[in-house]
Amino acid sequence: MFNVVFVLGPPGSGKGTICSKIQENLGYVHLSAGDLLRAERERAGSQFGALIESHIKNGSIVPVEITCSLLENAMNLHKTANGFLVDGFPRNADNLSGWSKQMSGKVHEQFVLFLSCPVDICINRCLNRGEGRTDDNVDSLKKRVETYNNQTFPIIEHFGKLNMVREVDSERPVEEVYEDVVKVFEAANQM
Ligand SMILES: Nc1ncnc2c1ncn2[C@@H]1O[C@H](COP(=O)(O)OP(=O)(O)OP(=O)(O)O)[C@@H](O)[C@H]1O
Ligand SMILES: Nc1ccn([C@H]2C[C@H](O)[C@@H](COP(=O)(O)O)O2)c(=O)n1
Ligand SMILES: [Mg+2]
Repeated sequence: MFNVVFVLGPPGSGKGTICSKIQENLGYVHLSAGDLLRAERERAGSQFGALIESHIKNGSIVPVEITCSLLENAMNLHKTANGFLVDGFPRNADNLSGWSKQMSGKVHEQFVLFLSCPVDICINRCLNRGEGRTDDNVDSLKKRVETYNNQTFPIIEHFGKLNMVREVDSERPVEEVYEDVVKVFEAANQM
């Protein structure tokens, strides 16, 4: 049974940054759905490269069958891990239903870490990220924010109704955000 923490929030809210710190210090394995998709896009012989790139540039969501398989394959490479930080997933209803269909009985969903941050700040962070991403531009970000507002935030609300969401304000400096995130994990794991 894989222990899973979903990490959600607007583009640029700091999901990858915080997940890296959790992985370093708390024994969870960080799986970024976006990173896995970008790797698959680049993989020689991938049949999904063009499809993935079109979704990434358009700020839309890749069919769950592709993303969920990439996630499960990655988890199977770390069978002894204490848990997994599933970063940027589930991002819409298709992700959620496809995950339930494929992963039911294989995972324990511990909680959802929701990094909340004003969109204007998030956009500026992405525009200044400097990682050469094909979606860190005004046009793609506009679409990504629209996708977040219309498709992803309802997923956060869904988990909220199940009392599974742990919100942390990520508008603050990284170290302050991380301090509060550690408290969330300590409470969840009674460390
Ligand atoms: N608390 C913070 N304060 C200031 N800058 C931050 C903070 N957290 C992250 N950043 C910076 O903002 C940018 C985006 O962070 P990150 O890539 O972690 O966001 P993300 O939520 O994973 O975004 P995406 O969904 O686009 O992958 C990075 O350049 C990162 O260094
Ligand atoms: N569940 C997911 C996660 C990501 N993607 C695609 C679309 C996103 O805009 C892009 C980048 O993700 P990020 O690195 O910003 O988390 O990857 C998706 O289709 N489905
Ligand atoms: Mg990220």
